[in-house]
Order: sequence, then C-alpha cells, then structure tokens
Amino acid sequence: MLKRPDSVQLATLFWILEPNRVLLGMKKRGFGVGKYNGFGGKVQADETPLQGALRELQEECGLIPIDTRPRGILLFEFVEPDKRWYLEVHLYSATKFTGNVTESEEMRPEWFAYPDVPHGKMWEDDKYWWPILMRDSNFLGHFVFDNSQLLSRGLVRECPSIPARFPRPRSTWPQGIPPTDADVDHPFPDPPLERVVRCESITPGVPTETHPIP
Ligand SMILES: Nc1[nH]c(=O)nc2c1ncn2[C@H]1C[C@H](O)[C@@H](COP(=O)(O)OP(=O)(O)OP(=O)(O)O)O1
Repeated sequence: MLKRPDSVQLATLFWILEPNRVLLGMKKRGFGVGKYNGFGGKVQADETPLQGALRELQEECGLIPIDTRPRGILLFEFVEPDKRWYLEVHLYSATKFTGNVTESEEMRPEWFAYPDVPHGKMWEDDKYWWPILMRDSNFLGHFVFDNSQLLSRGLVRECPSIPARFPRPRSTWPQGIPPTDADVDHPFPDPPLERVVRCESITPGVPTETHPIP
C-alpha cells in the first residue's frame, strides 16, 4: 500500500537561453548523475524558490543572471514499492548574465546550439515541455516516474502565469489554491494517463498533443 508523502521537496532549475545556444550542465554526482540539465538543486528552508534558484546557478556554474523570468513548475512524482515522494521544481530562465562560466564539483557546463541539444542524455520528461520553453511561453507539468526512474505518465499544460506553488487539484489549473505540503495527496486526480504524456496547449491553433511512451 502506498503511503501518503510526508512532504514535497522544493527544487529549482535555471536555464541560460542565449539567442543561438543554451548552457547545459553535465551532473557529476548525486541525483540525475550522468544527465545534462539546467542548473539547480534543493531550495533551503530559509529561501524562496527564486532565491534558491539564483544561489544554485551561481554555485554550480558561476553566473549571475540579469533578466530572470519564472517559466514553470514541474511536479515530479517518484513511485517506489512502499512510498511515493514528490519533487516540486520551479523553473527560471535568463538570456543575459554576468560572471564567467565555471565548472563546479556538481556540474560541468557546456554550451549547445539549439539543434544539438542532447535530449537523449537529459531527463525523459524534458522533451515534452522543451518546445514550450523554446517558444517563450510558460507551463505547469506533472510527471510520474516508476521505481527505476523511468517516466510512466505525465501531463504538461502551457499557462501564461505561474502560481507561487504547484496548484493542488488539477481541475483548478492554472489559478488553483497553492497547496501546503500536506495537501498534495492526489495532485493528479484525473483518470490515469497510463504510459502517455499529454501536452495541452492554450495557444490558439496549436492542438493538444498526446505522446504514447514507448
Ligand atoms: N525529472 C526531472 N527532470 C528534470 O528536468 N530535472 C529534474 C528531474 N528530477 C530532478 N530534476 C532536477 C531538479 C533539481 O535541479 C535537481 C535535484 O536537485 P539536487 O539533488 O541536485 O539538489 P542539490 O544541488 O541541492 O544536491 P545536493 O547538494 O547533492 O543535495 O534535479
């Protein structure tokens, strides 16, 4: 029987998006080791997600962003045999920065031209929301990973404004009441989208996409 989670861990991801290239980091240790990603980590108890995002970006690659924008919140649900746990990741981006790109103990930074972004070496969910990030829009997403950290289902929704926390019942997206940690019990109450990622668009003319997971 799955236990109710004790809490939701807040984390961040920062994307440095120049007009022709993106700065990714190769994770050198810990959770997600061996994958390319944006820069980020856990939000500390005395920080807001934005403060945590700015600290992690500087610690991991030496940069201070100039034009920071919130871009989305992703709720990752990891299902293990006797528990499930949640990582609520707040995403930010900037196109300008000060400082020099510097390797850290945790991340080896590397620039990629957009056509060369190595999606096969990134977290599996990224390819579903990357197009929304690229077209300068914002999003909320919920992705479920099984025990071996393989994506089993998910939903990503483009939305113009980002709430302070991931909204609790999916039916209230995107203006839902921000949850307390204890409230995130069934954050994905819709009929289960087994082995499917659905990408909902609010952009007129852009249809909702459904991607079966192989
Ligand atoms: N499915 C997923 N897709 C994604 O794009 N990023 C993910 C992800 N699951 C986790 N992450 C990212 C979010 C966050 O930036 C990072 C997890 O944070 P870390 O464990 O690296 O935290 P810290 O840098 O605080 O690490 P420690 O100092 O080792 O505790 O992994």
